[in-house]
Amino acid sequence: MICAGKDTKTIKSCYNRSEVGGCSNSIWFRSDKEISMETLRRGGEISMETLKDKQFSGEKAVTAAQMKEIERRADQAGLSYYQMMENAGTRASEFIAEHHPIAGQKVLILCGRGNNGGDGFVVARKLEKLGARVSIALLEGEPKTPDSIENYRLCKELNIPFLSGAGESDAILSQVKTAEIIVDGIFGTGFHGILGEKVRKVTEQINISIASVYALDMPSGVNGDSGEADIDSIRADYTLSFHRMKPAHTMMKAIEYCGDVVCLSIGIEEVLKEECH
Ligand SMILES: NC(=O)C1=CN([C@@H]2O[C@H](COP(=O)(O)OP(=O)(O)OC[C@H]3O[C@@H](n4cnc5c(N)ncnc54)[C@H](OP(=O)(O)O)[C@@H]3O)[C@@H](O)[C@H]2O)[C@H](O)CC1
Ligand SMILES: [K+]
Repeated sequence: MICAGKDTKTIKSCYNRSEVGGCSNSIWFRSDKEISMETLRRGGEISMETLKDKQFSGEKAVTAAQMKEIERRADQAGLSYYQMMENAGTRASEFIAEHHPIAGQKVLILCGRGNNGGDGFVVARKLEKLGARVSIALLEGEPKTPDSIENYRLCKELNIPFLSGAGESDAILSQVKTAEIIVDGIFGTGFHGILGEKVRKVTEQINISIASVYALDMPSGVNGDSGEADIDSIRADYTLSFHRMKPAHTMMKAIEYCGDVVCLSIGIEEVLKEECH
């Protein structure tokens, strides 16, 4: 396990999950808690120290194209795309469960149509198993990638309740208001442009909600490569980045949406003999 910046003052804490029995090679670049929970998420000032943290930790960030290539090589080396999604959702749910008493908690998982949504379905399955009261909102309609379709099917098999962005927007908004934990699997590294109006209504509500917000890979609305962020991008308490940091996690224009950025291993370094960061 290599822990980048462990001896660097600008990284305030660096969390090695292997030490607490989780997956190996997970790095936690944690900004000041008060700043991330209250100020960053609600769009206030960002301290220079926080910026330095993020800039340092992003030295080895990978772009969406580089990530796709890494995934392709991992798949060829025997770690299937399906397994990478399973690992991503599993690691994310473990991280969330380490931060909350999960049993009985009201959890809303927002899923888009791509693989980011697929990760969201895996998180839904795992948190449901831990006793959470999970609902899933399909904000962009039914999933369209093979692995997310399969995980959608598994969630249906478990009778996890679904809400559709098409006809149940009011129900989704009211769930956002009462959820204790929100997981953002709307868009990940595949996002470009700006948020559509229906999704924007939901993200606006999330950004004034009392829930703890976990973004999978990227806060939805932020372009992972350029850091360009829709003004109503999700303001996460934590962004759980898979395998490596992404460039936006290090950029001033995007970090106010990211909260604390955590890099979670999804098993790639084991098949490609790489480190997580
Ligand atoms: N190793 C890994 O990092 C792994 C990553 N995983 C997860 O997969 C996502 C990337 O998945 P991908 O399917 O490529 O992309 P997204 O899920 O982020 O979203 C793609 C869909 O979103 C549409 N889109 C894009 N921008 C907009 C917009 N402004 N409004 C509406 N819809 C939008 C896009 O449409 P296109 O027309 O562009 O095709 C797609 O439909 C990664 O972030 C990880 O979370 C794997 O699960 C595991 C390995
Ligand atoms: K996301």
